Amino acid sequence: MTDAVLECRNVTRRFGGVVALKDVSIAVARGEIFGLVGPNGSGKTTLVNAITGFYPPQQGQILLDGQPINGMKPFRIADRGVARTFQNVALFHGMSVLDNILMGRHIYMKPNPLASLFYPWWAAREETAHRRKVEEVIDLLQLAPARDEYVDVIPLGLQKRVELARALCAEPRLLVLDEPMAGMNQEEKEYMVRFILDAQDALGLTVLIIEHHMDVVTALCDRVLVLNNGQQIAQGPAREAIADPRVIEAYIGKPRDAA
Ligand SMILES: Nc1ncnc2c1ncn2[C@@H]1O[C@H](COP(=O)(O)OP(=O)(O)OP(=O)(O)O)[C@@H](O)[C@H]1O
Repeated sequence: MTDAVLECRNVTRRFGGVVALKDVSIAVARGEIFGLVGPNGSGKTTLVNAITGFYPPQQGQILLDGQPINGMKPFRIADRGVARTFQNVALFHGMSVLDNILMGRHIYMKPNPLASLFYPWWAAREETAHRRKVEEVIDLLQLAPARDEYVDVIPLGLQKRVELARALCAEPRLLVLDEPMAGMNQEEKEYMVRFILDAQDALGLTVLIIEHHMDVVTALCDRVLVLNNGQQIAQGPAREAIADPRVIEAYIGKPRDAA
C-alpha cells in the first residue's frame, strides 16, 4: 500500500506459552477507518498494545508513515503522533472536562522557563494556540455544556466523548480507539458513531478501532481485520469480512452435524 499511515508486518506476540498474535499483517491507509474485530481473547488489544508500545512484538515490524516504531516506549510513539483511548475510560479524576481535554495538548507544550521570563508574549501566544485547538474540538464534539463539570460526575457516554476529545487535541496521525462504545446504550452509540465520522470528516483522521458491535463496525469501518486465537481469519471491506463463514464460525461455533 503506497500511502499507509500504519503498517504491521507479520507481528507475533507471545505471553509465556500463549500465542496472543501470530503473523498478523495490516496496512491502514491515510484517512481510513480500520476495524479490529474478533471474539474475546482473540488478540485485538494485544495488537493495539504492540502498536502503541505497551507490549512490543517479539517478531515482525510496525511502521508509522514508513518509519519503524517497534521497541519504542509508549511516550515516544505518542510523540510520533499516535493517540489512544482505552477500553476502561482513563480520565484524570478530580479535574474538569476542559482540563482533561487540555491534557491532550501536553505533547505540544515544551515549557521553556527562560523564554517565558524574557518573552512572556511568546508563552501567551502558545497558550492561545492551544486554547483555540481545544475550543475547536469542544465545538466538534458538542461538549460546551459540560466543559466545567467534573469528569467524575458525568455519564459514561460523555466520559468516553471527553476521552475522544483529549485524543483529538493531540492532532494525531493515527487515532487508536479501544472499544469506544463499551457500556453505552443504543442512543449513546449512535451519537458516538456520528461524532467519530464528523471528526474524521473535519480533521482528516486515520483511525484504528477495536469494536464488538457489528452495527457500529459496518457503519464506521472502511475495512476490518478479523482475529481468532491470535490469527487473521479475514480481512477486507467490513460487510464482506464479517459475513465470511470462518468469522461466523468463530463467533457462534460450527453448526452441529445433522444426525
Ligand atoms: N499481559 C498479558 N499477560 C498474559 N497474557 C495476556 C496478556 N495480555 C493478553 N494476554 C492473553 O493474550 C490473548 C489475547 O488477549 P487480548 O486481550 O489481546 O484479546 P482481545 O481480543 O482484546 O479480547 P477482549 O475482546 O476480551 O478485550 C488472551 O489469551 C489473553 O489472555
